[in-house]
Amino acid sequence: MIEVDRAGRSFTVGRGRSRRTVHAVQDLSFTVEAGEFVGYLGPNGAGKSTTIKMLTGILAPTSGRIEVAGLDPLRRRTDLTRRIGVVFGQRTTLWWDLPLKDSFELVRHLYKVDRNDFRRRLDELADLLDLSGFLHTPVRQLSLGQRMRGDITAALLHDPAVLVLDEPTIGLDVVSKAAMRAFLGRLNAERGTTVLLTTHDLGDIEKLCRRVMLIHHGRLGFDGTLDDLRALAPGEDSIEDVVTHLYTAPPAER
Ligand SMILES: Nc1ncnc2c1ncn2[C@@H]1O[C@H](COP(=O)(O)OP(=O)(O)OP(=O)(O)O)[C@@H](O)[C@H]1O
Repeated sequence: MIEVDRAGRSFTVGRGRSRRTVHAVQDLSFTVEAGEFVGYLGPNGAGKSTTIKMLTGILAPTSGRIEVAGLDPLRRRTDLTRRIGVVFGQRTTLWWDLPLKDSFELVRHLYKVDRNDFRRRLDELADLLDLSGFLHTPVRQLSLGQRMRGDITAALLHDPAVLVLDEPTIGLDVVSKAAMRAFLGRLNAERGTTVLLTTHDLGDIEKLCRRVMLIHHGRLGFDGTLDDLRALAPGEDSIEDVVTHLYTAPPAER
C-alpha cells in the first residue's frame, strides 16, 4: 500500500556564506502492506513530517521513489486524494467559520462522494465519534477534542484505503484520547484501513501499533515490532525509557 524506496528530501537554507543543505530525510526505504497499523516515531526534527508530506504529494522527494496506493503521490496527487485520508493534529482542514456539517458537505463535493454513500458514512462516523451534539456548531467554536473528531471524520468521508495521521491525539484529555484510540483501532481491525501514525504519545503506539518504525536524523533506525524495539534497550523498564534511550543513542548510530 505504501512503498518508499531510497527516498530523500533536502532543503537549502540560509544565504551567502551561511547557505547550507539540510538533509531532512535520507535514503529512506520501507513498505507498508494493506491493513497494517504502523507507528512512525522520531524525536523533534527527525524527518517525520517531511516523510508524511512526501507520501501525500505535498513535497517532492529530491531522490528515490514513493508509491502510495499504487500511485506516485506527486504526479497523481488528485487521484491519490480519493484513496488517502490525512489528518494533521496541529492544523485543521475544516472551514473555520462554517458549521461542521457544512464543512463535511464541502468535502463531499471536493472528493465527489456519492450523496447516499456520504449520508450513510456520515451517520456511521457521527455515531462512532459522537458528533451529534456539535454538527451544527461553527468549527471555530469547537473544543480541540471535538475539532479533532471533526477532522478525522472529514478525512474518512470518502472511505480511503490509507489513513495518514500526524499527531492525532495531541492536546486531547485522557478520555478523548482513549475514545480516539478505540475508534482508530476499530477502523483498522473492522474496515481494514491501512494506518500510518506519527505521534509523540507512546501510549498511542502501545495501544495501536503492531509495528513501529523509528526515524532519527532523517534515517530509518529501526523497523520492527514493539517487542523488538524493547529488546534494543533491555535495561529500560517503560516504553518511554526505551525510546528516550534510542533517541539519545539511535540504533543506526550505535
Ligand atoms: N521547508 C523546510 N525548509 C528547511 N528545512 C526544513 C523544512 N522542513 C523541514 N526542515 C528541516 O528538516 C528536518 C526535519 O523536519 P521535520 O519537520 O520533518 O521533522 P519532524 O520529525 O516532523 O519533527 P517534529 O516532531 O518536531 O514535528 C528539520 O531539521 C527541519 O528543520
